[in-house]
Amino acid sequence: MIETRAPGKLFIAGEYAVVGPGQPAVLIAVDRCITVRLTESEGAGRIHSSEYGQAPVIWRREDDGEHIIVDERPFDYVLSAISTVEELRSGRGASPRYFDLEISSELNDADGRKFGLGSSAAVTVATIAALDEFYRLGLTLTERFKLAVLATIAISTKASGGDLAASTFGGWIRYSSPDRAALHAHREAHGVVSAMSCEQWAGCSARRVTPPSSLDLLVGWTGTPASTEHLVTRVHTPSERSDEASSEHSESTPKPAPLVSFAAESHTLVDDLVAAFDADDAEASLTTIRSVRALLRRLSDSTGSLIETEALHDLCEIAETHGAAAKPSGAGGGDCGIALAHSHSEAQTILSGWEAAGIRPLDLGAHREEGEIDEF
Ligand SMILES: Nc1ncnc2c1ncn2[C@@H]1O[C@H](COP(=O)(O)OP(=O)(O)OP(=O)(O)O)[C@@H](O)[C@H]1O
Ligand SMILES: C[C@@](O)(CCOP(=O)(O)O)CC(=O)O
Repeated sequence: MIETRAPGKLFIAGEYAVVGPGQPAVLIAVDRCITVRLTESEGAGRIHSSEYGQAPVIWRREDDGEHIIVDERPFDYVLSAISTVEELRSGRGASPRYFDLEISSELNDADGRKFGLGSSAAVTVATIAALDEFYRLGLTLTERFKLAVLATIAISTKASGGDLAASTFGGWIRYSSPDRAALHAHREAHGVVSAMSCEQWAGCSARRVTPPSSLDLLVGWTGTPASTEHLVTRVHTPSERSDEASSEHSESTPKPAPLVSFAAESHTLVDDLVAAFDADDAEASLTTIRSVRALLRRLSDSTGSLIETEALHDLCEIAETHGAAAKPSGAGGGDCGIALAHSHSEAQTILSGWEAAGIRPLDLGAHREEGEIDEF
């Protein structure tokens, strides 16, 4: 049996802007994982996961022995990851085989509600790692990351891939995204093998960063799962938004002005944060996190999308009261918020305050760094 694990992630800065090609973000891989266990099978493959309910998803190959088919199941991240690696395997001339997957997750609570820690990315990355081992492809971390991006954008080209980079490389990273629409078009036209090394990866990068050693990362879960896809669509399609906005703003209330400088401001703040990390400057890091929160609030106001919900607002204000800096993580609208706090004692007070306000502290640290990040 082959067993692989891939961690979840949190956005520290740069969310939403990173959806634009070449735009940067800072993320952390967290020490909670999705585990994939792979065993060889015959005639068909079965995928067991609580995500699919009691019965496994059963997959087969088309008559050509290559293409994957499933009955009555929408094409999802796991199936996309399998199809993408299978295309590479075929391109390298290796023979197809059947296998079963058993998937388990630490990225949901006991009731199965997602924490918003990037389960779609972790399941994609762990599936690709399992197949890499199974077919002995000998992929580098960067090649696995690229496959994960190609698999994910076959489902949605909106996804920045920041979660996939954190899940593949581990630790803390500064990430910038490729042009996924162009990448996906390249794959459609030329196949996966060509897409692994095409020029459409320009603008994509990942490098390790280290936060000041005197800061603790605190994570609070609001208990409300949010739809990233839905929020990103709202925020990035202002024309669709204007109708909805008019129903939320009365005739007499002026509509908020669009935030044209959002991407540039976010880019500057990510650069500031990375510079503060590199200089081991805790105060500058906290100041920048506060500015990122303020920028996300302006984005929220200008699009009418609720990023900082009441629970996330409480989470941030409680942390601020005790001298920490805090913000929603990722798309917001629920899921998690993060705080960077000075010391252990300050952290304990914040965690107690969160609990009293109904916010569940998640006991998370950074997942280990997985190895070298090659050039793209
Ligand atoms: N254990 C799992 N087994 C199989 N597929 C999974 C599993 N966990 C997540 N997925 C896939 O990921 C999808 C959830 O992705 P979604 O983006 O909604 O959540 P997330 O990645 O955890 O959260 P966020 O995007 O807020 O970080 C599921 O619909 C499913 O397709
Ligand atoms: C809004 C966005 O920048 C971050 C989404 O973060 P999360 O999946 O809600 O943690 C989208 C993306 O990067 O794909």
